[in-house]
Amino acid sequence: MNPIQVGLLGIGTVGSGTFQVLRRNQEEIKRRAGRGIEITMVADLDTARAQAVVGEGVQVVADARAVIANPEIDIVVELIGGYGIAKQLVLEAIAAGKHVVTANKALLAVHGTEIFAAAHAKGVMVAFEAAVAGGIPIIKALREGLTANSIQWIAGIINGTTNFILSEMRDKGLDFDTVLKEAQRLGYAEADPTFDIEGVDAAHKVTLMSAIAFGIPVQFDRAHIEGITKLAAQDIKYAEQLGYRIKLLGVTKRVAKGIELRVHPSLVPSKRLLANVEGAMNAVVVNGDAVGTTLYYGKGAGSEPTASAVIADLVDITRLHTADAAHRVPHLAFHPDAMSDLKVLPMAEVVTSYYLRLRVADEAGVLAKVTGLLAGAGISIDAVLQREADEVGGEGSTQTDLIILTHDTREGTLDDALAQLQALPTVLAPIVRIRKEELS
Ligand SMILES: NC(=O)C1=CN([C@@H]2O[C@H](COP(=O)(O)OP(=O)(O)OC[C@H]3O[C@@H](n4cnc5c(N)ncnc54)[C@H](O)[C@@H]3O)[C@@H](O)[C@H]2O)C=CC1
Ligand SMILES: N[C@@H](CC=O)C(=O)O
Repeated sequence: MNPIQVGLLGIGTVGSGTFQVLRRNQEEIKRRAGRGIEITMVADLDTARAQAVVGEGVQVVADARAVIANPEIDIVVELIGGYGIAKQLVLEAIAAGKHVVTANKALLAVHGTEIFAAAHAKGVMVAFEAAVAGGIPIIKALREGLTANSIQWIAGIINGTTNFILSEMRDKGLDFDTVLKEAQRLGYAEADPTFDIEGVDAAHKVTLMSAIAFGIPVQFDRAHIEGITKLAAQDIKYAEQLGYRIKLLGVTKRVAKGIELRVHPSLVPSKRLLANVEGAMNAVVVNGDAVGTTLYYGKGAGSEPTASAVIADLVDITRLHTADAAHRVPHLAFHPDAMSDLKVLPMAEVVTSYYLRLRVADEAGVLAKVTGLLAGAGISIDAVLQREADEVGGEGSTQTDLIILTHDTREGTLDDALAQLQALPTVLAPIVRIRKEELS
């Protein structure tokens, strides 16, 4: 049988990895897919660089639409990124009856409903294993491996850039900007790195996992998003003293009232595997009612790890494209007419525990006032740590830090209590609040 023909749109970090791995492992991949898979046409704005990557024998063009228009191409791989031209190209490829593979989590998290509906109507596949956690086959695990389960929650380190930044800052004492530049040099960061550091990229990924896990539409606009740019070094230090590490987590949970969908820095107990995931590595913990807790760990970014996931999708499509569309695995795991209308909850309804840091006047009665106010709001305290004033503000300091860990609390209740605490004259700076996930 002739090889299946693939057209690549964009041959940057992930595209070049995809080309190289496919070529290097072509024989083994063919034995698995039952048919050869060949990239025969590539579109990139930088045609000279693209031609240098693929060599002679592969047609390189600047116009991505020429790839879509080529009747020989069976599968279009979109590796350009972003919501602009990439969206148009993916929709045009679907309209032309091509199967699509993409690593573009931003596109699917924001426009997934439209794209999956178009693919369903046309009977083509849109595969996106590389869009979440790079080389880790988490989409396959959620959509197929765990299909027996009622998924209860997912929590993951799903942005390599921010995990790399947090690890390097803690271990090597490097500053934020230096480490971010290194993450960009290594090809981990998005074209716009604010997507990484402000938690947007992780929110794209957890939105996709949430849809697959709970059978709800992709709802990026309902996700709560906080990044790592406001994290202070002393909170990382205090967290360590209390037996925790701070990680940027994507969390989605099924609770009585609906679905939690959130990205924010979180304290994770140091003894948990997730707390020990370092550098650009990713890890996703999934809890299902039948299987219990499972963990998926691996490289979440970079050229060949991400290519590994792109090629897995190419093999899946090669195996399945002749099957009746109704017998393929649904894009979002659940059949489109069997989606759930569970609501994504506002943050005020989220229940979790918290780390609070209050910069207070170092005088008698302050601790009692603060804990009394929390108790009055029904917020139960798990631990309190008070630093020596000298340690916090230098010798003779009249200020100190009060660190409080709470038990589970409704976020809306905590917000009200924090507003009252902030108004106390003895509270001298904005209160720091970081959520805490026990992951058990
Ligand atoms: N870099 C990584 O580690 C990972 C990236 N991704 C996703 O993979 C996608 C690609 O990312 P990278 O390879 O890192 O990006 P990149 O910036 O390295 O490559 C993008 C390529 O697309 C080309 N391009 C831009 N506009 C074009 C157009 N109109 N027509 C044809 N070519 C065009 C650029 O010249 C460039 O070569 C993005 O959606 C990204 O979010 C997903 C997982 C990991
Ligand atoms: N910028 C992303 C790349 C992979 O999705 C990350 O840092 O994880």
